[in-house]
Amino acid sequence: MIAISGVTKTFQRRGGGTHLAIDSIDLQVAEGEFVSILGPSGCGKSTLLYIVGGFVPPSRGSITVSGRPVTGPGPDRGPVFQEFALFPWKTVLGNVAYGLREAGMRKREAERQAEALIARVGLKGYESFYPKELSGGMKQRVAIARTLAYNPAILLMDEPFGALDAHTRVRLQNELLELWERDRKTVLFVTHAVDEAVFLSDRVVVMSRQPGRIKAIVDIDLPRPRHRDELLLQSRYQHLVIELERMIEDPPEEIRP
Ligand SMILES: Nc1ncnc2c1ncn2[C@@H]1O[C@H](COP(=O)(O)OP(=O)(O)OP(=O)(O)O)[C@@H](O)[C@H]1O
Repeated sequence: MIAISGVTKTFQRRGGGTHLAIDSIDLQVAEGEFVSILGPSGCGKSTLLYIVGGFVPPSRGSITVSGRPVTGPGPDRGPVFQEFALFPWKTVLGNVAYGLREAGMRKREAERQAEALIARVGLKGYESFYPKELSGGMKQRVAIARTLAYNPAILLMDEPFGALDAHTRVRLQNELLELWERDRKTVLFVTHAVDEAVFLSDRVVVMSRQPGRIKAIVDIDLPRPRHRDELLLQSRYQHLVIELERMIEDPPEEIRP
């Protein structure tokens, strides 16, 4: 469904010079697949996601989604990025219904659909709250509901749970898996947390740092549906976590002996 071929991104440095952020990325993601991109800070994970989203053009290479070249953002790719904050002046209901109204849906129908989505992300009863009245985890759920409202075939998620406390993070991971198991949307999920990548994904793409290149692609051959408590005890899960941790902990290439 997503085909990334030879994608390279070079940024202009302020004050002159260039910075090679990602180099020659080739990756194919099948319909309904959950793929995580894992790597150290600054390796270009977000850049790759923004390029797939059509928000940033690649310097070289190409992306196609369902065979069509990506030339800009589109309703087939739903971003859940931290930078896309909620509208502070709109309620939870208003935030989730916004895209549906923009797409021309009548107010009552947009609100009915938004209410159903709010319930799906576990926020029933919070429809009339404003973002400032919500916790970080609740805001993130609203952001997910807002994106789901477009019904995109692909979800692009950039460390959606990165800023949350450990407990909320685990809860939202479970909720995301439940949603995914029901809808089987294609998900490209950026994270630097190994356990999160293993728990959620079908495959984990490990990136090296500076410039970001694909170092390895690891199949997460753990059965689904996955239950965290059971998974943590499985030796296969532990093995995968250790294997991936070793891969991302490698020293940067330039200081390798
Ligand atoms: N608009 C830009 N202009 C110049 N350099 C940029 C720009 N965006 C990103 N970079 C650089 O590209 C590299 C990759 O950045 P990116 O945000 O994609 O990394 P990341 O792996 O997502 O990092 P993190 O995990 O810390 O969010 C970094 O060195 C960053 O400084």
